[in-house]
Order: sequence, then C-alpha cells, then structure tokens
Amino acid sequence: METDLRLESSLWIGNKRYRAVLTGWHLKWTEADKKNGDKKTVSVPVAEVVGVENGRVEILPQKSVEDTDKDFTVFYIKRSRSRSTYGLLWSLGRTQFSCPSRVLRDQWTNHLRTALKTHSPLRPHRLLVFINPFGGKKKGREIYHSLVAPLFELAGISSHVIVTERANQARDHLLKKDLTGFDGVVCVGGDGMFSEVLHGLIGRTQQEAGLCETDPAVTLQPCPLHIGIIPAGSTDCVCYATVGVIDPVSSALHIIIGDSQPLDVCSVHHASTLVRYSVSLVGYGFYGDVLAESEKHRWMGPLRYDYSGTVVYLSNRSYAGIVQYLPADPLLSSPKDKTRCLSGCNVCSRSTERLFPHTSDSGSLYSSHFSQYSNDSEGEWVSVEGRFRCVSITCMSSSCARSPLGLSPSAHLADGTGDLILVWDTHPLSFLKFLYRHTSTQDQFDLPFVEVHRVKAVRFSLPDGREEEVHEGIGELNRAIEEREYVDTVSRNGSQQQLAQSVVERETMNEHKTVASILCGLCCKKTPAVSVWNCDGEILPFTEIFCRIHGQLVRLYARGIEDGAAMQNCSQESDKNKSRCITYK
Ligand SMILES: CCCCCCCCCCCCC/C=C/[C@@H](O)[C@H](COP(=O)(O)O)NC(=O)CCCCCCCCCCCCCCC
Ligand SMILES: Nc1ncnc2c1ncn2[C@@H]1O[C@H](COP(=O)(O)OP(=O)(O)O)[C@@H](O)[C@H]1O
Ligand SMILES: [Ca+2]
Repeated sequence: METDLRLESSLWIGNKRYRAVLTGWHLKWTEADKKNGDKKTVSVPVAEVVGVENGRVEILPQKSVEDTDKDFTVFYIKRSRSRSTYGLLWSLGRTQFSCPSRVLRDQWTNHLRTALKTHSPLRPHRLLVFINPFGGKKKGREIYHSLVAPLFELAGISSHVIVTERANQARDHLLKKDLTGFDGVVCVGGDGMFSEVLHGLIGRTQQEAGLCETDPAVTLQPCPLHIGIIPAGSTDCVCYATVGVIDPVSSALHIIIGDSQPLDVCSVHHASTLVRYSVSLVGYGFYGDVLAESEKHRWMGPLRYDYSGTVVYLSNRSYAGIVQYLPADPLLSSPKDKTRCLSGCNVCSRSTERLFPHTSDSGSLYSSHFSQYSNDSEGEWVSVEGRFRCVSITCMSSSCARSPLGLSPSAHLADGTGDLILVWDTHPLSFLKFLYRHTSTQDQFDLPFVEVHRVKAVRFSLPDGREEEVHEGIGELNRAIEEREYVDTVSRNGSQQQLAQSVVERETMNEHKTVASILCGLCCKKTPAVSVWNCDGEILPFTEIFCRIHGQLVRLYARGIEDGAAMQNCSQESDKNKSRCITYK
C-alpha cells in the first residue's frame, strides 16, 4: 500500500524548485537548489491534508480558481501557539504547486486524493449541523457561515444545516428523525447546545439498542455518530477542555480530518429515574447557586456568570449533605498527580483497552459487548457528612477561559472516572482563595478544607429531617421546571416505559411544588437549607441524586489538548525532528 502511493518528482512553488515526495503517510517538499545544510523540508501528514484542488486556488476571503493545466493547490493544517491558552490554534495552510506537465499534475492530485481516503477513514462526508442563534454573543449563524461552511465545502463535506427555533429542538430531532447517511452531528453554540446533542444521541442509541436509560446499573451503548462542537456559547467548557482553544476554525479543522476523542459521560439519576447526562460539571452549592442566580440575568450574556458569582459569593452560603462515593482504582491515576490529560494520553488509551478489550480498531468498537464494572476490582463505598461550600463532580478537567486549567486540572477525558471535589464550609476569605486559585496555576486542592477523589459513582443525600425544610432552592427549582419544560419532552418523544416514568416524575415534581409553596412563606427569611444542582449549565429538579461515570460513551471530533510547550521545544530542533514533532502521532 505504502509503496503503491509513493510519488516523487520536482515541483515548483513560485519561482523555486522543490523535490516533492508523497509516501503513504506524509507529503514533503524540500528546496532543490540549496546546499544540504540550508535545505528546509516541510512535512505535512496526509491525515492533516484538508483538500487538494486543480489550478491555483484561494478560498479566503473568497473562493477564486485560476484553472491552469499544470498547477494544483494543497490545503492543510498549520499550527500556531495561542497567546491566551495552553492548546494550539489550527489554521488553513495553502501551497500552490506547478508541475512540468498536466499528466504529472493529474498523477499528484489522484495520488493525494487516494492517500486521503486510505489514511483518514473517519473523515465525515455528511454532517447534520445545529446552530443556536441565541447562544453566547448571538453570533452562531455568522460564525458558521463565514468561518466554517467554506472549509467544509473545500473538504467536500455536505451538511444539512438547521438553525434552531426553540430550546431542545436539536435533542428532539436526534431522538426522532431519520439519521441515515450522517457521519456526525455538529453543534454551533455553547455547553447547553452540546448537552442537547449529547442527550439526543445517547437517548437515540439506547432506544435503538433496546436498553433502558432509567436503570442506573445498565451498561449503556456507545454512540456511533461523532459530535463536533463549533464554539459560540458563553462558557464553552467542553470545547476548551477537548481542543484546548476556543476557535471555530480550529474546531472545524478537527471535524474535517475526522479526529476522534472519546469522552466519559456521567449519568445523573434520582430514585431510579434518569435525570440528565453530564460531561463537565455536576455541582451543588456555589455552582448551583451561581447558575440559579444567572438565569435571572441571561440578558447580560456570558458576563452573567461573573455577576452572579459575585452575588452568590457575597451571600456566603454553605449546605449540609451526605456524600457517598465509590473510589476508582488508585493505582491507575490520581487527581493530585499533577499530570495533564493531553492528546494521545496514556491513561485514557489504557482505559480504552480496559473498556473495550476485544477491539483493536475504532471501527468495530461499537459492536462489542462489554461490562465496565466486571473487570475492575470493585472498591468500597466511602461516606462523608457535613457542611459544604460546594460539592462538584467532573468527568474532565472542565477548563474554560475563567479557569484555564479547570476544576480538576489532572482529570482525564476518557478514563472512565470522574473527580469528586468536596469543599467543606470555611471562612469566606479561604473560600475566595480556593476560587481564585482556579484562575492561575496554583493548586486549588492544596487547602485544608478541600478534598478531591477520583471516583466511579457518587450519591448525594440530605441529612435526616432536611428533606422537609423549605428553601429558596426548591423555589428556584420550580421556576426552572416551568421555564424549561423539563420532563415534557420525554412524554412527547419517549417509549411507553419512558412515558410512565415521566408521569411519576411529574407527580414527584408537583409534590415538591406543593410542599414548597406551603412552607416557603414560613421560613424564607432563613438562609436556604438546600441548594440546587448545576448539571452542565442546567438546574436539576432533584436534590438527592446518584451519579455514575460511563467510560467513553460518546466520541467528539477532537484529539485532546495538544501541548503548546512541546511545540516550542520542537521549533528549536533541527528541521528533520521538527517535522516529526509537529505531527503529534
Ligand atoms: C475569583 C475568581 C473565581 C473564578 C472561579 C472560576 C471557576 C470556574 C469553573 C468553571 C467550571 C465550568 C464548568 C462548565 C459549566 C458549563 O457547562 C455551564 C454552562 O455553560 P453555557 O452557559 O456556556 O452553556 N456554565 C456554568 O455553569 C457557569 C459556571 C461558572 C461559574 C463561574 C463563577 C465565577 C465566579 C466569580 C466569583 C467572583 C467572586 C468575587 C468575590 C469578590
Ligand atoms: N432557538 C433557540 N431558542 C432558545 N433557546 C435555544 C435555542 N436553541 C437552543 N437553545 C437553548 O439555549 C441554551 C443555551 O445555549 P448555548 O448554545 O449553550 O449558549 P450559552 O453558552 O450562551 O448558554 C441551551 O440550553 C439550548 O437548549
Ligand atoms: Ca474522566
């Protein structure tokens, strides 16, 4: 195969002659008329070629084609360091080559196109794109049409675009409509939009596999369609933590070349009902209160979180609770080991082998039956009780612009575990210190009132007697239920079993509402006794929950964070090493 695709010849770029070589894996070109010591080689992995066009082609700012017989243009990925973040920015590189003859030109373009097909099996051909026109700074449509669509077109990807007209439209579409022919789903928006796609795809996959999502013990089926995220939201934590930069062009290029990053998902249950799925934050106390407060200030856009964060901080609350957790195997990794999950992470790769032991390639991944718990050594549940400033569970680092290293800097994207962060009640200034450390490289876990545990499951409950207390939290919750029609959609779209379940859920909520409205008047002057859960930016309608991590349940068009520091080291190396370094393979 490798030898079949090999092609070598002299080519011209501008008025300089180059020796160009295509092996199976790389396209390289070296200046021909220089002395050996001065020769520079550019090496582009075939997997990172975006497109090959006949003629002299430019696509930015607008597509122009000078259709000459002897020229061809190669578009590929170029990297640069981002000034503000740790990851690498990707942009579109372009080189126009001239050949001595048309025959040779056709040979080059044919060989390159064949090499692309052979070496990038996961490149999408057809994508379903959802744009939330109201996410973040309301620029979703503009971002997609000006920055992303031209790249998809260049790469020969056809896309079916839906601009959403209401919340949950994307989720409902994925649950109900025909998805044949699509290789992946792209969401243009923020974490809320991603969450819709996540719920739609996980729900659809379980429906088709005949699995019951409401059973917390069931081993869920991984989703066959990849998810791409074009960031256009407020926090954009999932994009930041899986790509390392918030940049629509970088994300579009990851989609085009069919990068594949598995991701752990946390299911949240209440009394054998599925409440939601989460990939980043399931947070009680501070983060729940910030979200509840921020819903009132949506008009502020992304700034609503900073404003609400300050208001909630100043209200100085802590909450009683019982946290039980099932620790993950401590021999595999630790949330305090100061490592980072980067592109090609070993801890995650070993997890893939553990979670999907019979598969060596991702193609057959989805047909394998496996049990996440059976081959792990079961640990013992641990229980702690007390007053907490916040209780957070995160399946990944949850890095974002506010916190470049994230809630748990050493968490892994795809290791089948989550990190449980317990912040015990403490002096307000100490809590501020904890929060502030998220903004720098200082260790937020190195504080006496903070604990962090790597876990497979967590249960949260209220101490005896607390369930009856009335609180602002349930008031907030009721508003959230009304605003978000939380369970309605399940009853509209679900199976008979889901329908029955949703009736139970609705009754439970109505009970909550009644108790809340009777008792709220009696004690609303008190500090609230109960907070709410923030689940990836949604308020949960239950306080007592059971969370379980499902290893690698979905796959994103991403590859994890590329180490910007490593690239700098590479740039100081010889040209030969440099080209190897920047492939990251
Ligand atoms: C003093 C500085 C404190 C900085 C604290 C930073 C902690 C940042 C943790 C971020 C975790 C992000 C997890 C992701 C959550 C998102 O899914 C979710 C939805 O996002 P979307 O609207 O884009 O759809 N976003 C959120 O729930 C937002 C949570 C944000 C919490 C930020 C809190 C800011 C706190 C500012 C406190 C200021 C105290 C000042 C006192 C004088
Ligand atoms: N057309 C729409 N109108 C109103 N809400 C929408 C629409 N499309 C999506 N949504 C909802 O908007 C919420 C926020 O969207 P998101 O894209 O995450 O932006 P942000 O990061 O600013 O919160 C999501 O929960 C999503 O369900
Ligand atoms: Ca994880």
